[in-house]
Amino acid sequence: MTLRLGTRGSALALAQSQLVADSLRAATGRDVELVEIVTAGDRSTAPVQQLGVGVFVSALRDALAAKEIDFAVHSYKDLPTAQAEGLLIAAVPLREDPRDALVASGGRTLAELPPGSRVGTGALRRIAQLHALGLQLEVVPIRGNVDTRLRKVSGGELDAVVLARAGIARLGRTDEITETLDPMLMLPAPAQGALAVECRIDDEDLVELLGRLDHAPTRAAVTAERALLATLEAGCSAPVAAFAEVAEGDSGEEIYLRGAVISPDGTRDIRLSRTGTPAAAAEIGRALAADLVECGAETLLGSTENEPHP
Ligand SMILES: NCc1[nH]cc(CCC(=O)O)c1CC(=O)O
Repeated sequence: MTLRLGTRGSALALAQSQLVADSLRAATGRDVELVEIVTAGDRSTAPVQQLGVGVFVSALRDALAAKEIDFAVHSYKDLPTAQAEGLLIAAVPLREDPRDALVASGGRTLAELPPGSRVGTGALRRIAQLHALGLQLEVVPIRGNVDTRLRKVSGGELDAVVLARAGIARLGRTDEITETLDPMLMLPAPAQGALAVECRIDDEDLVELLGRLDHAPTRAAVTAERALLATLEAGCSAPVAAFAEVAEGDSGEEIYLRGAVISPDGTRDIRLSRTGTPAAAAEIGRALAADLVECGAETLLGSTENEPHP
């Protein structure tokens, strides 16, 4: 029987779904058909901060619960931290490059942008970190799909935009990137570059099939990053960054988690890290969140809640 993969209709969602469909076919020999689901988020032009990112996800989850589709592929960083009832993340495939990328006119890097340059980005996390660089950049809030954002540079409306490298890569447009931003300067969003493959928890055969696409180090990294986010209860548009790397250490596999909470104007910037074993990924995320709170992160998170989005 052909498996039905529910997907949003954006170029990025289709590329991500196609990628998972192809690897599932290769790993299991099963046929997969893409079923397009239109979400309220796709229909609206309101800022994502007003809509709540949940709108992009809930239509897919409703279709799963109604058995109109068998599984769905999400950008993991767009998922709320609470797991949906009756559903399961059956696979977290190998992550794309999780870093952010700059696309600037004239092939320029961040350091080459003169003071007053207009740099577009939507995420509060990126806005805050751009301000924290102290380069006198004018940060312009933008939204829209990857293509729309890139066109603001090629059309001359903005000097540069900052986007997830993974999204650009999945659309085959990495040649337009002028600088891949070092996480030292721009720590990525929790789970950036990772996909979540979700199905019904009671669909046991499918849980097993999809599980073959799971990449354990990616799952451990994302688990740590999202545990940090969940503990800070920040929601996905808050200025919280987290990035975990899994590598072979002296005593087996080690996870190295970095986290940051930044005030929207960039004047307060708390960065900390922790290490441990991948098996303790969630604990490490929670512990680092507690460390950040200890250093005053809560006052930064609290202060953004009452301010209008810039
Ligand atoms: N919030 C939108 C979104 N969700 C996932 C990606 C890119 C792919 C990824 O981060 O996994 C993007 C675009 C962006 O942040 O530039």
